[in-house]
Amino acid sequence: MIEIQHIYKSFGKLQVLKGVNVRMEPGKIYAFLGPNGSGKTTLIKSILGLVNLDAGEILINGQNIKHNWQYKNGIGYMPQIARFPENLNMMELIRMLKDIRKMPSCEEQYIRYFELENFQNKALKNLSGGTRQKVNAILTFMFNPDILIFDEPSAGLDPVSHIKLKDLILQEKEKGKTILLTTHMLSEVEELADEVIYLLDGKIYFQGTVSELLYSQDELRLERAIAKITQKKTAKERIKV
Ligand SMILES: Nc1ncnc2c1ncn2[C@@H]1O[C@H](COP(=O)(O)OP(=O)(O)OP(=O)(O)O)[C@@H](O)[C@H]1O
Repeated sequence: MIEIQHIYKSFGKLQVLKGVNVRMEPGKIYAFLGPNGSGKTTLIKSILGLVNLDAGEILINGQNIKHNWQYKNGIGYMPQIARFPENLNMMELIRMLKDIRKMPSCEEQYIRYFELENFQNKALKNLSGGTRQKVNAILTFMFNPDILIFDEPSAGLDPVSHIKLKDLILQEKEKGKTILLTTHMLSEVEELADEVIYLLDGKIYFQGTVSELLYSQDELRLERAIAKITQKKTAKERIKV
């Protein structure tokens, strides 16, 4: 269970999160949507303890994450862009993480699943973008975390690998994991999300199922519903000017 309680974050004069309040339960997939720069990654990084909040609290399984680094062992994070120690190969990187975490891991099943057996000894800097993304996925799943967070997970993946990743995410949900993702791919949202959380102007504009979102905007297609919300905001800004 993740509870985000009234969090605020500014970068200089830019107020990015302005009192975000949300609760996420195990066994569900939450898709964070919102225009570019609406604060999705900042919110995710706050949960990961990578952002110093100005106000508010985040609790994981009832525990405040502040001054508590151990909770991070229960989170698997797949960032938008994988940054690796470039001179290592995949197995050296995996060994390094296992040495640091000292936790049971099941990387072999994911190496087979993403068909990366032949890439094990190749330097990470020489892998293609999509292959690096698959390595990223292995690192996310291999310690069997209770919480999984994906920031634009489909970036660079070919269609077969993308389907494989979505299937894995759904399997993890069935195991009772709490899953968060940000994406601009609305097909991914329709396929995966139990709940949509739409961020706008630093606040949660909408939280509910895809059907509820469609109903709230009186639209049949998610793309059109999202466009309607964004256009309403732009129209309001024009009126202010
Ligand atoms: N470390 C930082 N320093 C200064 N500004 C930052 C920092 N991190 C994020 N921002 C700014 O905060 C705002 C929100 O950024 P964020 O990456 O959270 O948006 P996002 O919703 O994930 O966007 P996108 O859909 O483009 O990925 C942006 O204007 C961004 O430039």
